[in-house]
Amino acid sequence: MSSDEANVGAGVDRMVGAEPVPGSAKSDPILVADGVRRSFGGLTAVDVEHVEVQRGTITALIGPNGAGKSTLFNLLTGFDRVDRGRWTFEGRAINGKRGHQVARAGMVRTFQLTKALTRMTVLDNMLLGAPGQFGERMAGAFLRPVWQRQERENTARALVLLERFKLIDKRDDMAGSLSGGQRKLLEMARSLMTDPSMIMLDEPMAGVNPALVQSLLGHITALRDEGKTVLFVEHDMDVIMGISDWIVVLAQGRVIAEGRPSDIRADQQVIDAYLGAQEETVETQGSGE
Ligand SMILES: Nc1ncnc2c1ncn2[C@@H]1O[C@H](COP(=O)(O)OP(=O)(O)OP(=O)(O)O)[C@@H](O)[C@H]1O
Repeated sequence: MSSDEANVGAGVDRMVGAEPVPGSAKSDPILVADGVRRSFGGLTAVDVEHVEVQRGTITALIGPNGAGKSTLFNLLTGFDRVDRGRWTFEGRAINGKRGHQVARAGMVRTFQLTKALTRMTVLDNMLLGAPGQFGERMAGAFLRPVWQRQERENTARALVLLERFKLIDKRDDMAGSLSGGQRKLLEMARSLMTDPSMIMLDEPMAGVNPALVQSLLGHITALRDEGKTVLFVEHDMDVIMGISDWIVVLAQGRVIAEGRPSDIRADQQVIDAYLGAQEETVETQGSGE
C-alpha cells in the first residue's frame, strides 16, 4: 500500500492547508525551530532557517548520509549545543535545555544505536526511563513511602508497556540477549515511560528483521493515532512513503523540500539530491553482485 493510499486513501489529510515548500507554516505546530545552526570546525552540519512540525502527525526527516539529520535531532533534544538558534515546543522555548529537561517537557527521543543497557534486565531498562526517580538513599527514610509508591506505579506502567510491545515474556532477561529489533522495541517502549507528547525516532528500522518491521510500523502509526506526534529519521523509502503524513528533506544541513509523500516523490530537487543518489547506489550494488 502506498503512503497516499494509507493516508489520503483513508480520507485523512492531517496536513490541511500546509504548503509543500521549505519552512512552510503548519496550522497547529507542536515544534517550531528558527535559525538553528551547528558547525564542526569548518563544516556546517545544520543550518535550518525555519521548520515546523504539525501536532498529531508522523513527520519523516530524510536526506543523504551526512545531511545533518542526527545532528538536528541531537540539538533539538538537548544532546548537543547549537551555535545559534531557538525553538519552541508546545509554545515554550526549550533551546538551551538539557536532554532530561526536554524529556520532562514532553519530547523524547531514541537513538540510532540503541542505548539499552545490556547487563540490566529489560524491566530495569524500562524503569530507567521512568519519570522523577527518587533513589532510596537520596529520599531518606521519611520519604520511603513516597518513593515506594512511585516505584510501584512505574513498575505497573513498565509492565503495561512491555505487554503492548510484546516484550513482557522477556522482562527478566538481560537486555543484551534481545535481538536488534527487540532492542528497538524496548527503546520505543522505554521512551513512553514519561508519557511524552512527541517522540523522535532515529532510524527505528535500521537492523530490524523484516518480521519486526511491520510490528514497529504498527506501533508508530498507533502512537500517532493516539494523538502523539512522531518525528523520525529513516532511510528506507518504502517505510517513509508508507507511513508519513509529511516529509522534510534535509541536504547539507538545510531544508531543501517539504511536503506530503506525493509532493516529495515528484520533487526534482529531491530526486537530484537524494532519491537519484539512492537509486544509483542500489544500481551500483546490484551490478557488483
Ligand atoms: N561530533 C561531530 N564532530 C565532527 N563532525 C560531526 C560530528 N557529528 C556530526 N558531524 C558531521 O556533521 C555532518 C552531519 O552528520 P549527521 O550524522 O548529522 O548526518 P546524518 O544526516 O544523520 O547522516 P546519516 O544518515 O549517515 O546518519 C556530517 O558531515 C558529520 O560527519
